[in-house]
Amino acid sequence: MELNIDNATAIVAQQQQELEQAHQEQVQALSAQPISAAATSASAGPTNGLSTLSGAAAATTEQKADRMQLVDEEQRFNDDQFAPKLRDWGLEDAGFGYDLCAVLGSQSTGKSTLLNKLFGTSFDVMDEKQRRQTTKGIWMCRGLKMNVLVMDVEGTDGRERGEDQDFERKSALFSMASAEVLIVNMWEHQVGLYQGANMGLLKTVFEVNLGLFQAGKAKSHGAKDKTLLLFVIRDHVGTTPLENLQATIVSDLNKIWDSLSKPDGLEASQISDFFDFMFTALPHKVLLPAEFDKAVNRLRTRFVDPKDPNFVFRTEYHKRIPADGLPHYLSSIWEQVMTNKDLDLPTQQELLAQFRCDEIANAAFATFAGEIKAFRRHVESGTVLETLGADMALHRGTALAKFDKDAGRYHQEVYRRKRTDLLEKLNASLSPFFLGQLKNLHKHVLAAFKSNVLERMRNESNYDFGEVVGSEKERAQAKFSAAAKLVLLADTDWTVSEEEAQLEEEIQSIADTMRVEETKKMVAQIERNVKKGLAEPVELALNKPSETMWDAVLETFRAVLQQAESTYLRKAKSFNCTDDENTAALIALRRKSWISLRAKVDEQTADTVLAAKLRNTFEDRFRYDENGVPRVWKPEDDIDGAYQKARDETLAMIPLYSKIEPRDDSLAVSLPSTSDDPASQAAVDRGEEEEFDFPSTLVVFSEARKAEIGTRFRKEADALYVEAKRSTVSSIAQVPLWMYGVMVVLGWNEMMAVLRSPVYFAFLLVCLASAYVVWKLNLGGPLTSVTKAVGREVHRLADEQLRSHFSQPLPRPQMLDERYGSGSSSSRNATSTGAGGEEIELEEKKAL
Ligand SMILES: Nc1nc2c(ncn2[C@@H]2O[C@H](COP(=O)(O)OP(=O)(O)OP(=O)(O)O)[C@@H](O)[C@H]2O)c(=O)[nH]1
Repeated sequence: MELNIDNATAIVAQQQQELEQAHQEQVQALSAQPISAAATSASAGPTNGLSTLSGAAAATTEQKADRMQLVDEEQRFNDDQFAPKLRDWGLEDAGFGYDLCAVLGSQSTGKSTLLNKLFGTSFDVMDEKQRRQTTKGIWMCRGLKMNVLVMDVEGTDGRERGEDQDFERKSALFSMASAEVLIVNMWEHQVGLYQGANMGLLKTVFEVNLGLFQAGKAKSHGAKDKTLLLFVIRDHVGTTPLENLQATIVSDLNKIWDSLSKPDGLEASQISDFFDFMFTALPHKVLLPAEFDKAVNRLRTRFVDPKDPNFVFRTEYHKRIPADGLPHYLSSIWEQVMTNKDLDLPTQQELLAQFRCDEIANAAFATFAGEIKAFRRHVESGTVLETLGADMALHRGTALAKFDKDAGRYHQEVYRRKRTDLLEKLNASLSPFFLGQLKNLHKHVLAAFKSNVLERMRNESNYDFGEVVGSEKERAQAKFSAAAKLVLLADTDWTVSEEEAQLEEEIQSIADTMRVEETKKMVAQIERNVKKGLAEPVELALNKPSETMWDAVLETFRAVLQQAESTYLRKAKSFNCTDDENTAALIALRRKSWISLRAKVDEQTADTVLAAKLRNTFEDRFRYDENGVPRVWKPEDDIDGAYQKARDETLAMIPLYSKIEPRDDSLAVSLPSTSDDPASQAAVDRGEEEEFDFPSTLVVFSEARKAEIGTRFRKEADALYVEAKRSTVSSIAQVPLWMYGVMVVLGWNEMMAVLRSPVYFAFLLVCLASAYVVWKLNLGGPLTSVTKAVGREVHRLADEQLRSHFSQPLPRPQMLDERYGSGSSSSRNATSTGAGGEEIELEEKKAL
């Protein structure tokens, strides 16, 4: 659909074709529509219907096109009416499919008559009786049923204008500049005359024409616009053959040409370089009307039949002004004529082309702007329009095609320039959509990249981070480039390389962030493994305090750390971590591993845990002998000595726990503190990292705590010592063996009594059987609790009874007297005087 600037040659060729085609269409239109049967029968011309216009003069006014005055008597160009009239005539959209001819000649030489007969126009014809000028100014009319614009020009050498040759020159120049075919009308008897044959006027026209060509040649590189001069000799009697008249005229014209003052570079030019000539003669209209009509009909074929060897509207004569630009073109030519400027046609054509190309471009752009409005909403909403590129190309192509179609006929250089301007304008309008689409695409691709990487990391159990990121990055970039290419229109200076670079940068930045996260995750996993790896061996080592306790711990630490580091380095390879990142991560890993170890050590040296360890150590030494057999203390044993030894040995263990200090120096661990490294210190200052002071981490607990632990342990050890002592006493306080012999001797009778008595024996058996059942069914516990509960209940009841019994009121005195006798009563009375008597009284009242 798009037309390229470079194919201007094709456009010119197309224009030629259009011109040819337009003429063909005219012929076909005329052939298809004969005006009247009478006219056809009167025709002596070709049988293709071209002669039908012989009756045009007789045709009704309605059939004829309206004429209009193009330039009035006051030399004013009728700007207002021309364009509408052109539209009325149906020629506005004719493009190059029209022709323009004008007539030139002395006044009242039958010009209007001839035009009306040739083209079916409606120009005024002079009234025979009055014999005065009828055509004033310049008139224009469309040929009947033909795409020919005919100009009837005011006659030269008129009585009315007298000496004033101004208008006839102007109108002649105007006709020459605009018409393809200029009919020069003259009486036969004027041939050979200078003024009568308008030779003076033609000389002026030729001179201006040369000036015109001089300017034109400079601009159009030697291109020549030829004009056809068709000499029509009226009232040809036939005495002098046409050839002779023609020779006279040609000779006169050559003479005029030779006498011209030619501009530089055209001194040697011939008249035939710029003009073609044709000659025809018409019989006397009044004396030989039939012959006159026949001759006119024959002449018409030259205007309407392209196959006619003398066809006048040949393509080379066409001025290449599209019909819609004609009003502006003719108006500006007239203005040039009026202002006496040189008729610089190429300039005029350029001006016209600029004017029209602007108009056409604006119209095409307005339609285009309306069509692309819809894109804005989509692009601004963040959507990626799949078809945006194709749609933009389509709308731009449509606008350009419209412009090419209408403006391609105008001045090629201007057309190309204006086309470039339009293309730039179209591209500028589409550019925001292109950029918006890229922005949206960028966003979508980034989001897709991130989610794809995360999804693969979630779904693939053994993923290689580097591979996942690499392949997804490649995919995202390929997707972006492919989609960006779709919106990248030809004939623009748009590029996507910047956006591609930016996308790559952002993908890399996301990948880096993800890698940092992933590294953190990996390091956390490694740290967990370190913790796990340290836990048991460290616990075991610390449970057995010894001089080499820390050697075992640090050996384990080294092994675990080595394992962790190699795991990190192996995984870091697939993460594409930089050396700096690896170094920093390894430092962090060592620190964290050490902190984990310290945490485990702290856990194992917490007050209660350490106390238990010390107690165990003490007990191992105090309660068990060298063979690990528990000791049973006998009075003769040296409990004090054993206690002191075990206690002192255990106390000596406390300093071992207080500092991480291996016996073997090669096992000692040394890590850099944060204060050693400025970067780490800066991170600590920013609060991103915790302060790490390695030497301080070697101290497990302080001297004060050491003393406190020692004191606490001593107390526990003392308690164990006392316990041991007690166990010795209890073993001493045991029942001696002979007591059992005494018991058997003393209880022999009772035992025999039970064994011999069936009742007692049966009761004993029942008791034994019950005991067996209880033991067998493991009912000892429940039975004990039941017994206890019953005991408690009995105890409670007994308690209640006793309490209620002892809380009874004291008996009254007389009752006491009765119970204890009067002697005692008197004695009681003797002792209970004063307050005692009152108390009894109070008790009695309470009882009542
Ligand atoms: N003798 C003769 N008279 C003609 C011929 N054609 C037209 N006339 C007559 O000449 C007179 C003038 O004709 P117009 O057609 O008005 O002539 P014109 O050249 O258009 O006149 P202006 O427009 O006034 O310059 C009319 O009366 C016509 O009838 C012709 O071929 N021979």
